[in-house]
Amino acid sequence: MADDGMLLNFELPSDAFTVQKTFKGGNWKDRLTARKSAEWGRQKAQDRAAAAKRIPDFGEVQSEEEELIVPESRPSKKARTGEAPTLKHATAAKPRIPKEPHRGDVLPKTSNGEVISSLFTFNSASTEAVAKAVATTRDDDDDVQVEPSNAPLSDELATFTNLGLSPSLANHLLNKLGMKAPTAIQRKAIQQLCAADTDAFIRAETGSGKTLAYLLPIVQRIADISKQMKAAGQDFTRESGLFALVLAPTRELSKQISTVLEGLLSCCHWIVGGIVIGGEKKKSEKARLRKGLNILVATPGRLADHLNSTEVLDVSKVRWLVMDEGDRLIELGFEQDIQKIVSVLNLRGRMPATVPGLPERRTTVLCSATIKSNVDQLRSIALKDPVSIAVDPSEHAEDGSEPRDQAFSAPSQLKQSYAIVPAKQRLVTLVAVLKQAFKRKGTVMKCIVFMSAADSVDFHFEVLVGESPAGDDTARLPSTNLSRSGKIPQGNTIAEARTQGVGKACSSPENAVQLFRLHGSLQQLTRTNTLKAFATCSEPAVLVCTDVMSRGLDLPNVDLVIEYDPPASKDDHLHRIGRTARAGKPGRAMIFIMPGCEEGYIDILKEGKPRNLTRHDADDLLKKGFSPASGVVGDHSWEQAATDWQLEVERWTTEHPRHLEQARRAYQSHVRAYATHVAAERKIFDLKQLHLGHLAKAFALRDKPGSIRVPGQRPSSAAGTKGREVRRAHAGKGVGVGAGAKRKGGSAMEDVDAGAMMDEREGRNKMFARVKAMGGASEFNLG
Ligand SMILES: Nc1ncnc2c1ncn2[C@@H]1O[C@H](COP(=O)(O)OP(=O)(O)OP(=O)(O)O)[C@@H](O)[C@H]1O
Repeated sequence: MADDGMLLNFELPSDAFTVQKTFKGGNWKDRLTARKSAEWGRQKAQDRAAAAKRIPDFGEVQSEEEELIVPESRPSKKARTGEAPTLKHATAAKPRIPKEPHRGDVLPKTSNGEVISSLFTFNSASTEAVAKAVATTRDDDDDVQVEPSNAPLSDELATFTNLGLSPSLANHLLNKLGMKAPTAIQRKAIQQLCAADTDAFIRAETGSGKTLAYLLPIVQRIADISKQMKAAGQDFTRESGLFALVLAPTRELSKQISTVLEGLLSCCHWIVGGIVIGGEKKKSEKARLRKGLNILVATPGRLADHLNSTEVLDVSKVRWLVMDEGDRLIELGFEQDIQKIVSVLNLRGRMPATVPGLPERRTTVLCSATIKSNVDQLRSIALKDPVSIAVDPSEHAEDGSEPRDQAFSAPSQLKQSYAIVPAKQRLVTLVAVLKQAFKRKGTVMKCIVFMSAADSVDFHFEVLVGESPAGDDTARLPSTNLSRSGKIPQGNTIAEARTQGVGKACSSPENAVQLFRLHGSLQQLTRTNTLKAFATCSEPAVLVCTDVMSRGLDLPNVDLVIEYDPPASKDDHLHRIGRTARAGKPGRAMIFIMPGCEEGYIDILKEGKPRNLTRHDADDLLKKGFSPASGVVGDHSWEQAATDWQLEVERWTTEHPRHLEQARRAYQSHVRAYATHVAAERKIFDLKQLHLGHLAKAFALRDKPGSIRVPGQRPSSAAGTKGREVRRAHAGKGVGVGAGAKRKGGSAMEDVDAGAMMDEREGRNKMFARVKAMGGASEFNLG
């Protein structure tokens, strides 16, 4: 049945079910084949109609023929001037843009087979009827204020000195870093790790200060060792020994941890920290290691590499090993590197150490907001009888509400919402949400939009910026699209260079919004510069990115996170939305959900018992985003404005080959990524239920799904893609992106290798294998 559905959706000519062709020419075989084909088409149409009636989740399912609406005459094209076409994002109605046809209008197709469907008709209906009736869309501002769960403690006794930190370190935190009191997880972790040498898990919400929760006790304990050495008449120097190792999955996160460490060590300058993450010449890293370091932050691949080849790296005195984002380290396949590191530490750690005050045994700490099942792998490799350091949820249930589930909870003050958006309206609704967010200056400072694939990020960036960087694929760049420094990194292609521009689609006359894009396929230098530019941008800014940005990164002033594409797992969801509402600050997060089976995700959102969970409907969002400021009640001009905008983007896409290819790539990568959800969530994100025709509209495509081809990618009909993705998803039994098995070869892996796969999630296995082959120097790209 499923395959039948796919064939119907993608393979057949659009008139297969309506037009009875008469074949006069050819031999009897041709005529027989033609007749059978026509009969088969009719049969399938009947099957499909019957199947549609059996899918209550999707409400009334219309036939493909009904929902495709073609204007009587194509919108007139702009005169070609030789200039790159630009996307004006105009909201005023233009005479050349056709009015929305009425529901049920069936008009002749254009000669080139393009189809333009209406934004507002034949959309799937929400299945959450009851919830809709009860929870009407509210403004987030109406929500109750909630006590933040990840803020520093207000208890007078909760001071850093009371936890065992020296007055000088506590003063430094207060005076130099502006931290008066510890957070709840810091209180627990500092007390535990300062007093005992047992292995530990640290699990607490995103933005709750876990980095300092493990760094502070380590710095304090090493400061104590230095005191004892001094008392014993020995000098403590950078050559006294490497006492602590911190591992993190990405270079960005490692750099961030190293920066926090440097900030701490400026009050005890005799303790020296360092970092090895690759990307630099190994020679200079070796030179740094030779000089001696007391605390080292590293990515696992690079450290394992140095343990192999850098003799001066003496790990015999390492007494603290921290694995930050421990679950992600396993997800990304660093298990073997970690195994190697731990066995070297075990072997060399047996050598007698002559450092006064050095603990007998090594303490291993695992840290993440979502450490759960896959930690077993790390437990068996590196941990012995670990204690769990977590914040008791009841500590935050002062209002009498039930304690929230520790396994899956976001900061309590984070205002979460979901938007029920039909496939066709996704793009235009995203723009409406951004327009509304940045309507007034100062409401939202920074926003992160998560997408599932690098190609999709690139396409949406171009649409939101609204201008082509290069007419006819030449290298001309309009000055408005240069980076703020006005420079394009040398040696990069245009696509590589342009990671920043003015987001015209979401800017208002009073509020210009800077737009950035980031994903794992960009060059290292571009990534570093873009991240820095977004973090330091003093104007309102939107970052469109993949999950490469979802873990651990602490970017200032992010007040809104939009999950435009669903996360691959609920852990990923938690980390994504955790980029806002950090350290007690407020924040908002919105996830786009399509009507139908995707609405099952609302139950997953509710698992975290969010104190604020609001429902939005696409129409309301579109109305807010596209209504003119002077709009009157009952005015429907927003519908026309949204339609105009959509048609403008479609024309911009179809009229320029580069944009068209980019849109097609984005669409294909999106569909591929859709197949990588964890097994437990595959019923919710069911590829078989995805309406590819409607989805194509969200990529501003007028192609029929079956005819979407991308040069350089494996030639495949959408039906083939869909079938293959379904098989791939099922081949990886129980794993999507969130677990290890699918990453370790087998049929799923072979399938990934077979295609020119630029989709980030699925490509990670492949990339990992590649970087390992290159000497493990590029963990950074694995995101
Ligand atoms: N005691 C404190 N007082 C005030 N701010 C703090 C305190 N501890 C940490 N912070 C700030 O809180 C923010 C989040 O810290 P951190 O990045 O360590 O969180 P995290 O729990 O590791 O988050 P994630 O799970 O997303 O990695 C940082 O900006 C940090 O400077």
